[in-house]
Amino acid sequence: MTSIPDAKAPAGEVVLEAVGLTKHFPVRRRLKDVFSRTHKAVHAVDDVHLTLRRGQVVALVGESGSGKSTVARLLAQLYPRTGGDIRLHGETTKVTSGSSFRRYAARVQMIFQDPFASLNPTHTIRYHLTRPLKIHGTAGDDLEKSLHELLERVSLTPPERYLDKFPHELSGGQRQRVAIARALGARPEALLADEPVSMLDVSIRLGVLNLLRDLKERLDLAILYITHDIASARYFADETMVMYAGRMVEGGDSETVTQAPAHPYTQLLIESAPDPDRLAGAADVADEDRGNGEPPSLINPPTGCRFHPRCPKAMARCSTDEPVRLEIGDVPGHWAACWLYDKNEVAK
Ligand SMILES: Nc1ncnc2c1ncn2[C@@H]1O[C@H](COP(=O)(O)OP(=O)(O)OP(=O)(O)O)[C@@H](O)[C@H]1O
Repeated sequence: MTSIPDAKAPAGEVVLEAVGLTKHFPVRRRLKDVFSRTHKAVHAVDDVHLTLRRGQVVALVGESGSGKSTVARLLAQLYPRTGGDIRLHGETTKVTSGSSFRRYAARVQMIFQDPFASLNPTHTIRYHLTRPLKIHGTAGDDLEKSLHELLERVSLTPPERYLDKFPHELSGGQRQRVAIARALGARPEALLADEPVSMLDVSIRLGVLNLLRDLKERLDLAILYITHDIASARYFADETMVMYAGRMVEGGDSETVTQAPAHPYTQLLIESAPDPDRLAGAADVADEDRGNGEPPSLINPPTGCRFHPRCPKAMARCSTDEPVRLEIGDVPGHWAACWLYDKNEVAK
C-alpha cells in the first residue's frame, strides 16, 4: 500500500492521555552537598492531566519554563517519567527498548520548534522523508510515489522541485513543512507540535498553522499544540490548557479560556499578550497590579498555589493549600485550579 490513509477511527475518540504525569529532574549535587540527605530536583511537571482526541487540537499555553516542552517530550517517550501514566487508546505505555519506542513513534510523532536544527544539513529532503517510510514500513511498493504524496500533503509542490534539495536551500516555512511531512511518514495518530511556528516569520506562521489544521481534519489527527501565544491557541485549538510552574491551572474550550479566563494567571497572560492598542498609547497598568514578576524556582516551588506569590488576588489559604480543579460553571468543561472558585464543584 502506498497511500496514506485518510482516517482510521471515529473523530473524537481518545488517542493519548496524560494521567497525573510528573517529571522531576534531579539536580547534580555540589561538593558541599555530598553528605546531605536531601536530593534536590527541578519539579518541571507535576500531576498533569490531558486528553488528546482524534480530529482535535489541544493547546498547552504558558510562559517560558512552565514545563510545556517537558510534557511533550514525556508524551513522546523521549524522557522517562517520574510518576503518572501515559495511555495510548486507554492502555498504559512503557517504552523499554528501541523496538517498543519505534512502535510507539509510529503512532505518536513530535514536531520541534526549530526546523533547521531538526533537519540534518548534510542530507537531502529525499533522505529525510525516505527514512520514516522505511523505518515504519509505510513506503509500500512505490517509494517515489509515497515521497511525492508526503510533499503534496504539506503543499510542497511540485514535489520534484524539493526532493533533491538540502535544508539550507529552503525557507524556514518550507523546512517546517518538511519536518511535518517527515512526521506524517510514520502515519501517526497523534502529533505533538512544540512551538511549531514560533521561529518562523510572522507572515508565514498562519500558513503553517492552517496546514496543521487541514491535516487534523483530513487525517483525523490528534494534535497537541504548544505555544507561548494564547491568541494563536484561540484561533487554532479546540481546547486550551494553561500551565504555570509545572502545573495545570486552567482548561476548557479555547473560546472560553481565552475570552473569559478564570484563573488570575490566565488573565495575566492575556493582558500581557501583545496588544496593538496598548502598545500604541495608553500607559501600562503598574506591574504589581498586573501580577508581573518572576516565575518561581522549580527546585523549591512555592507551597499551596504556585502562582500565589505573583497573584493579585491571593488569599491566606493560597500559600498553604494546593488548589484542586474547580468547575467555573459558565460552560461545561471549563475549570480552574484556584481557590477563588471554592464554592464551585470539583471538576471531573
Ligand atoms: N533536561 C533537563 N534537566 C534539568 N532541568 C530541565 C531539563 N529540561 C527542562 N528542565 C527544566 O524544567 C523546567 C521546565 O522546562 P520546559 O522546557 O519544559 O519549559 P517550557 O515551558 O517548555 O519553556 P520554553 O517555552 O522556554 O521552552 C525549566 O525549569 C527547565 O529549566
